[in-house]
Amino acid sequence: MPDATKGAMMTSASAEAQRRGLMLVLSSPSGAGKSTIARLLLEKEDTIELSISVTTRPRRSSEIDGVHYHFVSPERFDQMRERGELLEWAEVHGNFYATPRDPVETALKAGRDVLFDIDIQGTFQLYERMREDVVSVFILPPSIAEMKSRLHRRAEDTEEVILRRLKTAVGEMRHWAEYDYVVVNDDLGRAYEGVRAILRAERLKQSRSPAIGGFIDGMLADLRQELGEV
Ligand SMILES: Nc1nc2c(ncn2[C@@H]2O[C@H](COP(=O)(O)OP(=O)(O)O)[C@@H](O)[C@H]2O)c(=O)[nH]1
Ligand SMILES: Nc1ncnc2c1ncn2[C@@H]1O[C@H](COP(=O)(O)OP(=O)(O)O)[C@@H](O)[C@H]1O
Repeated sequence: MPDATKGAMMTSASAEAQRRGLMLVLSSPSGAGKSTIARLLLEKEDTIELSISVTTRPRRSSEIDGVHYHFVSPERFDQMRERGELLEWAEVHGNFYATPRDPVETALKAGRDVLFDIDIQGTFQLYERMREDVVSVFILPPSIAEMKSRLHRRAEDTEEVILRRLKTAVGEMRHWAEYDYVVVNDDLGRAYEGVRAILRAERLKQSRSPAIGGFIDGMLADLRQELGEV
């Protein structure tokens, strides 16, 4: 390998090591497929980890405590909020949800990306506190009829709960333009590839890779040497 190439590759590796992680926020009206896309990303991308929220909602039979959520009592939730342990919190469909602060800050500092499956209220709180770190994606269903049928097919909720989720969707969808990106989840594979492309492009953004300047300076020095200018 020529020395110049080797130098550039080493600088590139150290640029990656110094980069701060980003916060990838996925939001959607219930039933659009956000959790499915999030699951695929976590399976296939090894440099992203899930922010595991705390919630006062009862655990569904398919969920594991500490994996899908940390299920806590309302008293414990209040205590965490009062102690400043939560990065954001919101009441959604009658239950409380929040993002614990410590794991997120640790991951970002170590250069790991963090995936958030949070609602619109939480997204806006993260905008206020950490806008530079956040990349937000709003997932939409191809139609309301399909969204409704997905909620029925998922068979996790009663008719009453489904109706409440559809009502919440009206308020949420009005804010679509405040997200950085919108992805329509018609074909699952295509929607997943769309979100993955956003993640990759955002990782390469100059503003998120502070060491990129050093990397390019190194290449310019090698190039000058190659051309006999030094
Ligand atoms: N603000 C906020 N919203 C959350 C958090 N965790 C989950 N949510 C949102 O709460 C809503 C209900 O979540 P859930 O009860 O798991 O039902 P889902 O509709 O099947 O995802 C979804 O819109 C989630 O994105 C959190 O930590 N903060
Ligand atoms: N592109 C898609 N085509 C068909 N069904 C889908 C698609 N994406 C998700 N689903 C299904 O729709 C249901 C709702 O998806 P889910 O990811 O739980 O939604 P959300 O997290 O947005 O509430 C699930 O049963 C899921 O398997």
